Amino acid sequence: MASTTESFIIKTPCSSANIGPGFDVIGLALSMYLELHVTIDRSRTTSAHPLNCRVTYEGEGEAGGGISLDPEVNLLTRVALYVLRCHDQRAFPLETHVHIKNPIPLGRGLGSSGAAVVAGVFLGKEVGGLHHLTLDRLFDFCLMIERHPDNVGAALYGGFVGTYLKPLTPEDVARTEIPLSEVLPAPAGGVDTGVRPPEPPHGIGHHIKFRWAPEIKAVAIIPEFEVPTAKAREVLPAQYPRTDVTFNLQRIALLPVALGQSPPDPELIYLAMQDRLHQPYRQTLIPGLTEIVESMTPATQPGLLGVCLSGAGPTILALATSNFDEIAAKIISYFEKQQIVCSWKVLEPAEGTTVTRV
Ligand SMILES: Nc1ncnc2c1ncn2[C@@H]1O[C@H](COP(=O)(O)OP(=O)(O)O)[C@@H](O)[C@H]1O
Ligand SMILES: N[C@@H](CCOP(=O)(O)O)C(=O)O
Repeated sequence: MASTTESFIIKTPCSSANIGPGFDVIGLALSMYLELHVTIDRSRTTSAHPLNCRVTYEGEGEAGGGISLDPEVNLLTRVALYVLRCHDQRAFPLETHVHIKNPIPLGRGLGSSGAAVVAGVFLGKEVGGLHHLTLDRLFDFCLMIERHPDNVGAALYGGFVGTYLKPLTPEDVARTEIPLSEVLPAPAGGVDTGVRPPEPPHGIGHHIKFRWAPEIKAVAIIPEFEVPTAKAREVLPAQYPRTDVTFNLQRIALLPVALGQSPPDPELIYLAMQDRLHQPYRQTLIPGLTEIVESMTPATQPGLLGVCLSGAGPTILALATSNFDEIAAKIISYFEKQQIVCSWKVLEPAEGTTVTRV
């Protein structure tokens, strides 16, 4: 007899966006994974849970971290509902249990929200049986929620990626129901009135994969305080001096080449990771940032290749080939001067999101 229970695991990597000069362009998937353990019990005919979905959570922010277990409010299930409702499915199948295991620290610049959005679109696809949705189409859905493609692109496709957006057609620009803001209005697609939410335009986001030299590891130094990405974007100016734009353009042309070369050239990578478009402004939210990026060099720190803010911060990402403990200790000592406690991890490039039947 066919089983009435279906189980699968969605595994999505964390990410580090920008890698210095690649603001809203470059992303790197890294080896720390959000997991969704999903069970659908089709023998059930009623559910005691809203929208037929029981959400449970363990991991970062578990105690008092503000992660909602209401499927219409939780970012992950809200995104899945958005995908479902675009396909005329109002709720999860009877009865769905989504257990979230999340080791990715929240609001630290390691792409926790990007991973939640990517895992959420996969969840919508899987529970809805929407097998026609390709990775590229799922990227469109992600971009309706996170408007910058770098961290979701890395979490979706994996590896070291360059991402770019195709300008919307005039017809799509005229679709006033499409939220051109950072996030979908909550709840996703508006209150469930039974009306289909706005579907994403086709082919918004694109990506290209770059080589990554196998010797290079990513040391993430994670301060204990949070910087919401939205807040870290508010401090950025609307316009930039031409010299600063040119400075970044020169470095972004180098970065993928420098990080793909084996053996890595520390001087080239150090130069290629400098930025003038976001890090100088985010210093106001991350005490010690400027001192760290200006004082840590391959000449003073053996094994170091370059250092930057991870995503919108406050995590610092040091790329290195050796001496990870010494490099982390040095960066932690700068934060200690500001009475900020940190943890740290050595991470490696990761593959993109996977779904495994169990
Ligand atoms: N696994 C998750 N489940 C539900 N919500 C999440 C999850 N991960 C992140 N979030 C939401 O995203 C917020 C952090 O997003 P953001 O400020 O963009 O920081 P980050 O740099 O970590 O992506 C969290 O406070 C939480 O509301
Ligand atoms: N390019 C974005 C990336 C934000 O990444 P996150 O991991 O901090 O959410 C930015 O720099 O704002």
